[in-house]
Amino acid sequence: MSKLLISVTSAEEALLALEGGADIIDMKNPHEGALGALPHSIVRQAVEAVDGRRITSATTGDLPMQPELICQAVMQMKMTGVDIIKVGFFGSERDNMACIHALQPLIAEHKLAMVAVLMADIAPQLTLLPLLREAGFWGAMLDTAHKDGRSLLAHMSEQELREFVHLAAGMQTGLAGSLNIENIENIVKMKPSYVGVRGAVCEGLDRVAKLCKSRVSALRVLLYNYNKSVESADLA
Ligand SMILES: O=C[C@H](O)COP(=O)(O)O
Repeated sequence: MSKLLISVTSAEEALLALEGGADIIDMKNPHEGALGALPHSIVRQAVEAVDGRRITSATTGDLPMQPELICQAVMQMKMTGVDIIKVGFFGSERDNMACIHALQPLIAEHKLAMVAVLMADIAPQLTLLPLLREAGFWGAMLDTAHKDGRSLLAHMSEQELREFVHLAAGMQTGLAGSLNIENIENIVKMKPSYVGVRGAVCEGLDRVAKLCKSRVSALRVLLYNYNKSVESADLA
């Protein structure tokens, strides 16, 4: 059963996402790039508004892959009380690995639930997946860095997405990247732990516009039906 992650920009949107049926409420600033971070005060307000009724997550921003910087951003985000902290891996394999190694002891010591975000449109390094699992990451997800209208499926084939889900086994897997109601059925067939969406649930399908509760509810229903179809196909 794939769950629904909805990215929100405020406490107000967090409540709309919750009422619309999101399973994971993800705090992100779409004006600041694919993984734009929201101010800590806003993340804290949203976490308080959700009040434990759903899992919350937040991104640390499109940061350079410098271990000290990444660790500092993670620890600062932890202070907001958010459940899951997402870090984008935008660097070279060497820099990304250095950040994973730096985060490993923090994850263990502070019991952090962390998600690594790999970018489907800038050569995602699937070789990082075993390292992320060993380092204790809660999850790994794919998203797109360039929000140019092309979806995740324009950058990776269904076979590559299945491989990602397979290689990330043991962690929660997420698939995102300009997904819409037309391509979400194919995404659910990959059986990720969750599907992540922003643009498709905003007014005018514009990811920087306001979140629309009725679009979240409609997507929730679609996802439920697609999950049922996948389950039935598995049983057949
Ligand atoms: O984490 C999920 C993202 O916020 C997806 O955003 P998007 O659907 O606008 O690409």
